[in-house]
Amino acid sequence: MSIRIDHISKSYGKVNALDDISIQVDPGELFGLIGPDGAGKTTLFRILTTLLLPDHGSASVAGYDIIADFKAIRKQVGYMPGRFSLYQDLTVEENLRFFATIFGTTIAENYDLIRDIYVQIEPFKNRRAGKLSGGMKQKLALSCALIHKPKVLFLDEPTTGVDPVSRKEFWEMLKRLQAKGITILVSTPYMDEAALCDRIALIQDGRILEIDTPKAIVEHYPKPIFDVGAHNTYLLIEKLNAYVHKHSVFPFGEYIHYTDQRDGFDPLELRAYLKNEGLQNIHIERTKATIEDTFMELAKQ
Ligand SMILES: Nc1ncnc2c1ncn2[C@@H]1O[C@H](COP(=O)(O)OP(=O)(O)OP(=O)(O)O)[C@@H](O)[C@H]1O
Repeated sequence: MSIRIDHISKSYGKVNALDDISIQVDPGELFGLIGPDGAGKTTLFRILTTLLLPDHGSASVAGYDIIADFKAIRKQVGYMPGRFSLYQDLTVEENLRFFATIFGTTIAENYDLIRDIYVQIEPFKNRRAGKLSGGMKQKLALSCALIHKPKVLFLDEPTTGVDPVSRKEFWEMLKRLQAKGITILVSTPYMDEAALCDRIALIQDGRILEIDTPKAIVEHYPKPIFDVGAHNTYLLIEKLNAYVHKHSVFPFGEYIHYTDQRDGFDPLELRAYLKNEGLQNIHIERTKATIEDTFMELAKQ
């Protein structure tokens, strides 16, 4: 087991940031922690990287206990925190050299591991980190987290605030690192990125809602789900919410995702109701549940 988290809890005063969390991540796995702001993701990363002590429970990373073996863990892991991981006043190259030095290595020694990523920012190696774009900062932070060749990589919301093209490239880089045998635990609030992980844990308010492969998670969605559209989305949401048989209503892209309480739901009935309520250009079509739908459903319970 590369990461073993056993009944970890952590509170800050009255706030239960983590409540009895257990997760096991296999060696070489790309595992996602999916949850909104405040779910407890950063707290869990800080515990696993030995920066914070849990109140209860135990955990190990790469076979080392987070408390007894904290020094060994620090050598084995790479951590890219959500914010403030770079020295804004140092240049790209100085940042990388700094991280290499504190781990007792050099850029040259492990250049192979970061080559793919670093070549994209090397043309700007004399630019201060504070003057880089979001996507470039992210590549530099990842290079810094990798420069000591860690066995396990912790990435806390690495794509937040990064443009869609850079996000896609970033996930391709993660797949390549995974192919090199690095275990990766990555958090994201973006549900579309969850589908790119081998397995995911959906978390909210410090609790795990579900752990499984992204495919299995959407297959567990309990109800038929429908895309509903009409000429006036605002009115449509209002009327769907007022419909006595509705189970859930939530905006999803250009449509509203609708589920009904009844087993024998007939979309024609809903169409008639909406028409009667003054909606035009009504579109109702069966669709597939996404991870976001599953998250919303589990979060309601
Ligand atoms: N040092 C602290 N003191 C008090 N409360 C805290 C502290 N750090 C985190 N919290 C609270 O603990 C809960 C979990 O926070 P955490 O940062 O772990 O979540 P997160 O999922 O990483 O969200 P975010 O993306 O917003 O950081 C939140 O309610 C947060 O307000």
